[in-house]
Amino acid sequence: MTQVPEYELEELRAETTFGAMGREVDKPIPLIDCSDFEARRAAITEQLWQAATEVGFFQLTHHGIDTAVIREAFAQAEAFFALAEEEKARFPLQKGLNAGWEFMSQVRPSTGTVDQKESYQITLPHMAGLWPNQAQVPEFQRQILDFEYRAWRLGMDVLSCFAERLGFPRDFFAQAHDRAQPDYQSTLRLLHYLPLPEDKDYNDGLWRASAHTDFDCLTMVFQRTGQGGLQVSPGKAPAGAEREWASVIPEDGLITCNIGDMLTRWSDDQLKSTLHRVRMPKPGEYAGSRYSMAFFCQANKTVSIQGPGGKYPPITAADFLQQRIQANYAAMK
Ligand SMILES: O=C(O)CCC(=O)C(=O)O
Ligand SMILES: [Fe+2]
Repeated sequence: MTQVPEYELEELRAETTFGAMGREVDKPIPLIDCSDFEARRAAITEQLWQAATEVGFFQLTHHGIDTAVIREAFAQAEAFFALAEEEKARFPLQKGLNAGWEFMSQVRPSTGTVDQKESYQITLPHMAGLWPNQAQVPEFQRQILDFEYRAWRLGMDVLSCFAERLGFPRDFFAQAHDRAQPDYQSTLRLLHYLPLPEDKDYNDGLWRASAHTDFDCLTMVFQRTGQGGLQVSPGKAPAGAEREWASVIPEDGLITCNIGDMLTRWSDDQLKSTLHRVRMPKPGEYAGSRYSMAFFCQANKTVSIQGPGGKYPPITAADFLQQRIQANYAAMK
């Protein structure tokens, strides 16, 4: 694979200016009801399109993934992160493959500080030797694989609406994210933001996840009621102006979705990849562990990305992501 210099893409250069605290505002993000998906496809497509072209973030309700299933996956994630450090260290993150466990290793260009978190990533073709066994975390592999499939299925339904609106066949993105191929690179990431002693102000340059855009097509974030911190900042701020940040209300049954850079490019910039972050708790707020799960729909490596209007030259998904990953992981443990 060709090596590209860090920060080559324009949006990466811009990202280095977004790390400041900014101003917190109250602004709800669009809520989209997905019940009777096939029967209501046209109406849902319109709502998705509007949310994705204007805000870049939206929450799904009645999306078909049972709250009980989501809670079971969270329980598995908690059990995994509760393993001793030496045990988790047997499943080290495979750099560039988004598979395995990392602890406090992700440095984002926006702040240059390490995200206060650990994560475990599942990318199907690269999991050999990276699953905890039945004795370590009973039923982990079975349940997490099942969850990965359900998240993929729903992600492909959402993307099918964008495909049709862009003038592609309905299954265009499902083909581009084919789970059966060896170059599949969609990723389920289990996240654990570390607990903090209460009543201390941590907002002095540290972040649970500092400001970034995602580099995939579509991200679906599962959050737990009461475990907040995710904030979004839609739109472009004039150079030097303070950015506005709106908090996303976490709820077990809602799935928070956002467009990533890959779909922005694939849509000739019509769909917006929006800046977001996870801030530290403020004094008096819940400061215990925060768990979340994110499913990143990333087109298979060999797929060529080009928008319907041909605004940009084609680039393979592998080359596109390579540039992003190099800029986001400074040093691996
Ligand atoms: O944990 C969250 O709520 C968001 C995580 C996130 O933005 C990411 O991993 O890209
Ligand atoms: Fe993100």
